[in-house]
Amino acid sequence: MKEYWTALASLMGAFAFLQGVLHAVFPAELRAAVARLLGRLTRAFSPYCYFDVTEMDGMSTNEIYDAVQLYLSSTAAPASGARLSLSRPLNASSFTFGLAASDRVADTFAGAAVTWEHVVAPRQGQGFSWRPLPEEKRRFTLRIRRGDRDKLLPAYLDHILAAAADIRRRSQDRLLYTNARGGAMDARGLPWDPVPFKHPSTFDTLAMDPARKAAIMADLRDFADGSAFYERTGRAWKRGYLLYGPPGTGKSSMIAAMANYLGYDVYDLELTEVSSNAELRKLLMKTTSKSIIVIEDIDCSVDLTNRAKPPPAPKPRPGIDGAIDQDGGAGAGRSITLSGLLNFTDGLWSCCGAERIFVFTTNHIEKLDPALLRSGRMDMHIFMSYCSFPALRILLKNYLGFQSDEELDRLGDAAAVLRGLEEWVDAAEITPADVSEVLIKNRRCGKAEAMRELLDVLKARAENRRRGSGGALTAPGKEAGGDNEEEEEEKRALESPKEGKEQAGIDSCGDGQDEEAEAKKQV
Ligand SMILES: Nc1ncnc2c1ncn2[C@@H]1O[C@H](COP(=O)(O)OP(=O)(O)OP(=O)(O)O)[C@@H](O)[C@H]1O
Ligand SMILES: [Mg+2]
Repeated sequence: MKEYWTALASLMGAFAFLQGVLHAVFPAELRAAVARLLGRLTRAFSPYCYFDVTEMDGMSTNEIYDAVQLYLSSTAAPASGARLSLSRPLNASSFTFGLAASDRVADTFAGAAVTWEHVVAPRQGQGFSWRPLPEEKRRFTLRIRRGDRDKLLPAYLDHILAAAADIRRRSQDRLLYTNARGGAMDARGLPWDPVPFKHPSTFDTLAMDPARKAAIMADLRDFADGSAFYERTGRAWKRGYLLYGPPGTGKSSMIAAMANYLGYDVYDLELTEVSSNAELRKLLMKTTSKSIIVIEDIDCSVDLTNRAKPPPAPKPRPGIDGAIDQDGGAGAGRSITLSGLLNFTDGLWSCCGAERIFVFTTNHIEKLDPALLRSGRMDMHIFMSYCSFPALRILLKNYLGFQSDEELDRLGDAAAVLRGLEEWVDAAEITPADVSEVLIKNRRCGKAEAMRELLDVLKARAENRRRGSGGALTAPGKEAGGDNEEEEEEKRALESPKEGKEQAGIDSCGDGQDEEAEAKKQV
């Protein structure tokens, strides 16, 4: 035993001596070159090949890194002894397991075994950057057998991206993104600030005519399931909706219902915070698939009435990548123009990514440039009208707790009140928001009493309207036309830019659109 220890000690001594000689004789650069050469030789004869997926791709976040992290946390089996980090992202409702530094997990795909390693190293010095970079450099290294390479790539990566998107949708609450003030970016190079999106509005709670609601839901479902159709017809997989109507008629509630129905995230684009068309493009490029991009009150956001003439250029300020925007020359590159916005929804740039819905809202459709309304641009025009009787029934159910239409129709004493509501609701021209307010205030007094209060409000409003327009006090429905022409004119402007189709409140724009709808039915 003693001889064994003596031999080991002299071996270690010899090794230390040799190392000292090597360090003294060979300079550091030479040693590094030898190490690199050895590494290359080892890799050349190794039966494996390696792929790095870094967290940052240049200055921006690498989407594949996030996808791999999510995918591995839920599907791959940790190797024995691997340490998993447990976290709950800010906006998620479930926990996520992540690989700790230098740990590995194994996975199989198409019968081939692969290994992922998570490598974390401190960042060597920030250098010059417009924004702070993460303190650590993180990457996943994928190891696969050389022979499996063609079989696995790129199918395995496609599989990971699809699986990650699916996990994200199922496990995470919806996100509502807003563009950061002045186009500032966060540490990961994203110009959008996310917050949890927990809007309770759904198509069940949305008060509008059931037939129109069903048509919108069918259109959305058609769109979400239309991957094959859009690919076959060579169309970009996107759809535009224009929601218009008076304030408080449910335009924002409709957007929330759409997001909840499809499980999409919402990007609420504040146009007044965007300084140029180029910045608008960059914002678009940083949105994800399966999302709704919303511009509320589009008529108020920027001057979009004249496509040819750009509005006066604001003072140049840093764009979202920090540089002063030089795109497009005077005016065109320095401020948002209508054509910039149209390119955003329609042009080549709108096709980066897929499965995206654009929603514009306005209270004054008549103020919009016809270029925004022309066929094919916004695929569907949806008029959000004053409360109709079918919509009112939905609000009664929502706020007073009627379980079904049958219960509402079996009211006994209050049946007359319901009939009264039906009689007066159109004449009152009341918004669903105002009906909701009355019902919220009176819901504790009991269903019948709350409905009676609502009926009083409807009658008072209808009579006020008639008095205001100088009309005689007649029963609703028998109202003589002509006296309140101004109001009628205003209503017509809101109701319909075109006659006919849009009277139904939904306008599937343009002939091409009809053909498309036809074609889609055949898919
Ligand atoms: N159609 C509707 N169905 C159900 N609730 C509605 C509807 N319209 C309005 N409300 C209620 O009124 C409130 C305001 O509605 P919402 O913000 O959706 O209106 P809006 O049309 O977007 O108004 P604005 O034009 O002022 O933005 C909502 O919180 C909702 O409770
Ligand atoms: Mg709104």
